[in-house]
Amino acid sequence: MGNAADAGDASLLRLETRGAVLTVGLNRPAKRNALNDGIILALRDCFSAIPEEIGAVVIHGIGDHFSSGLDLSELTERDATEGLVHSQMWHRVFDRIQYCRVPVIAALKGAVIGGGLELACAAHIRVAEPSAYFALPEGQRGIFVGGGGSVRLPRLIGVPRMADMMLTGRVYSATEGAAYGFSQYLTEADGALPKALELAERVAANAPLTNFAVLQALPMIAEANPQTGLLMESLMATVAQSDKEAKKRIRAFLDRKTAKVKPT
Ligand SMILES: COc1cc(/C=C/C(=O)SCCNC(=O)CCNC(=O)[C@H](O)C(C)(C)COP(=O)(O)OP(=O)(O)OC[C@H]2O[C@@H](n3cnc4c(N)ncnc43)[C@H](O)[C@@H]2OP(=O)(O)O)ccc1O
Repeated sequence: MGNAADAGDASLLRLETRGAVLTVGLNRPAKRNALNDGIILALRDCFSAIPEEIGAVVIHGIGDHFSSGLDLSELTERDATEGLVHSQMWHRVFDRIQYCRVPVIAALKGAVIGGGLELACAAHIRVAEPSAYFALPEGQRGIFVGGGGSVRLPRLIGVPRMADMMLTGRVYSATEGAAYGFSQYLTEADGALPKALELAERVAANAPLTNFAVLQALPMIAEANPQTGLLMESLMATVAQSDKEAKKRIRAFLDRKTAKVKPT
């Protein structure tokens, strides 16, 4: 089993840089992008070294699917102690994604199953096309989610729906995923990656401190008691507005040198 000292298999990710956007393609299409140790550790390596010039990341699947989840062939010989180490390794890697310096957008198509769904949960924005379908077949395999899904997914869709997914193993459609709050965007056919790239360019152009506040402070503020949350909000707002980048952007608006807010 992969451990902290191992390097990931870089060939299992296809990395491309377009301007300030890094695209990370899960590159194991023959296995429907099943997540083995090599790919998980490659994600760790990738998200540990996001280059300075990158302002957003798009993660997607090469081939017809996002990911079929945990590579089940790695599970057959694992004992309980190894299982705990493995699950905690996934937690650390997916935390790196959730607490990434820059926004991470998941472009979803085809199977988004089990650990693949858990990976998508660690992203900040999920964009799905109609072919995307979501399932947690862990119950059918006699296991439980191990990649942070029981923490992240109920915060998106609620405990009752997650319990339904886990108990029934039912496949949820892309439409249901959007209706239940999992995906923020539902596109036309083949539209997930283009839409994710468009959104990535947009968020990469934000002031870095705004993105920092949204990624790092907002989740904590939302979970804090109201008094603590309001104080944290005031502190974050004060830091952001004091930054020279905010002054520059506000001045540009007042001088009519930047776009107005208009419906797109
Ligand atoms: C417990 O501690 C954990 C757990 C976890 C996370 C757990 C999970 O993710 S559970 C969910 C596991 N995933 C599945 O059960 C899905 C299985 N796959 C499928 O149902 C289908 O393959 C498909 C995704 C619907 C695609 O179907 P199709 O296009 O017809 O392709 P196939 O012919 O079925 O597959 C092609 C090829 O890929 C292999 N493969 C597909 N999925 C997996 C997989 N998940 N693991 C291993 N291999 C897979 C399939 O066997 C075929 O191989 P061939 O050699 O026969 O070509 C997390 C962390 C913990 O600690």
